[in-house]
Amino acid sequence: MPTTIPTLTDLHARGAAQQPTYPDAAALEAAVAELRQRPPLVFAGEADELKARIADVAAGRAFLLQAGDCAETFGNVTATNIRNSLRVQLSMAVVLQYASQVPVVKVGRIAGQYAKPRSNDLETRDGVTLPSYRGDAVNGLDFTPEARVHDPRRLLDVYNSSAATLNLVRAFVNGGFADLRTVHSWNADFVRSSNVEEKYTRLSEEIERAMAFMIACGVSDDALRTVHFWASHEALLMEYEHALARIDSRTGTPYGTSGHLLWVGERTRQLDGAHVELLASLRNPLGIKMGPSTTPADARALVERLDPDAEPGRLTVITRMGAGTVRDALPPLIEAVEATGRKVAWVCDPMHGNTYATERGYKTRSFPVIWDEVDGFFDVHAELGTWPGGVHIELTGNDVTECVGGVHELDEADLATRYETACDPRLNRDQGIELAFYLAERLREDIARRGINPVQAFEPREL
Ligand SMILES: O=C[C@H](O)[C@H](O)COP(=O)(O)O
Ligand SMILES: C=C(OP(=O)(O)O)C(=O)O
Ligand SMILES: [Mn+2]
Repeated sequence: MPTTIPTLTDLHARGAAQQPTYPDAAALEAAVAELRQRPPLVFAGEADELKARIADVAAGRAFLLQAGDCAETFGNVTATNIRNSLRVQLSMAVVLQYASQVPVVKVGRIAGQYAKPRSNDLETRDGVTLPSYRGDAVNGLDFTPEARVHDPRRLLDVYNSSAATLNLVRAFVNGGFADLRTVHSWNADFVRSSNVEEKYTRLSEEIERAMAFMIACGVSDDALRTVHFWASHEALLMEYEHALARIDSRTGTPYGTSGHLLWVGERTRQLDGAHVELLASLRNPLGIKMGPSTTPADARALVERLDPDAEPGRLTVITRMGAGTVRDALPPLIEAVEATGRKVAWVCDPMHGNTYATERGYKTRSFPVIWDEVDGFFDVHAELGTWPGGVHIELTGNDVTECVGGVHELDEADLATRYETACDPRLNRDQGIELAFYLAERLREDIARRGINPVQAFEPREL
């Protein structure tokens, strides 16, 4: 069990990948010193609770829905934006939970997802070359030399924006906004106003009846009114994550207090790298992204390094293989991890392996291809007898046009209409709910095929 946090100097000595290059060392020191004084954003006990929920996912007793922006921006910390994001995620969770009858653990890419690893350090437009945008945590999106300077004071803005976001999320989920009856009414609106298949309308009507049944049974108002919703982000920036790594007063052990679940990205998961070293020292539930270049030996070494005690709920492995690759590349990784005796939560990110640029230069993803990767992920787990634990999706609750396909059949020409992402293309609200209907159906079939009876298999838990 970890007991100490490595020093920032030790971490940098490992040549941390994807870090900002700050021109002003004194400004950086001042920002970090201030951050170290700030209270934690989450409580270690909450991270423990999430770990227990993820242990359910790993054991095949729950499904993880992890979703949100590719890159949060300071400008989007508004009530409307946060409400819309929560709304689509809760809508998706209800559809999934009803149709599959599997408890859904809800984790947002939210309240900290402000730093981005990039393929290139530089961006060129019309012959002008500037540093790439690395997320609002590091620099500004505007294509000007001033905006693109790496500014350490932004780390304090990340803290403040995350605190404001978490505050509203907590108020929403505890204050009645997440009431099952309200969430259901949003889904009912979706099926009424969209041209979806008849079976989805039927599903929505069934949910209505199920709720009426629960109310008639006397299910408590509290159970209908509140949900748990957790915050997660990629732990990318050493200075920020280190400043918020704290010793938990209850146990005397280190936790990352910038979010409940922290993950290491595809570009920063080097076994001896700074990111793995820092996360190994924290007791939070952790995610590891794995792309198609991951070897079974890499997978094995990473899970052993980040989870030496084989602790239930510690690890979520988020695979992002690409639709054309998942069926071949995923089985050896699952076998390698299973051979260590660990039960991890296997989660499919069908976004990052399926990005392409249109002729007009928009980064996009196609809904049918996204679905194909999820379907392939389910196929592989069905074949191996392992549990398809969840999905990891980039989405927004707004009506953007960033991914093609889906219920409104967006095509490449539509992308210009409302292309708002600061980094990768996200599913919009209707595409998100549509994905939930697809997932629900696939999960329901799988559960039936595995002979699982939800009434006996799943524990009633406060979710
Ligand atoms: O969100 C993930 C990465 O930061 C993103 O996909 C990188 O995109 P890029 O290849 O445009 O740098
Ligand atoms: C950077 C991301 O993904 P990956 O590390 O899988 O490329 C992301 O999730 O936005
Ligand atoms: Mn992304």
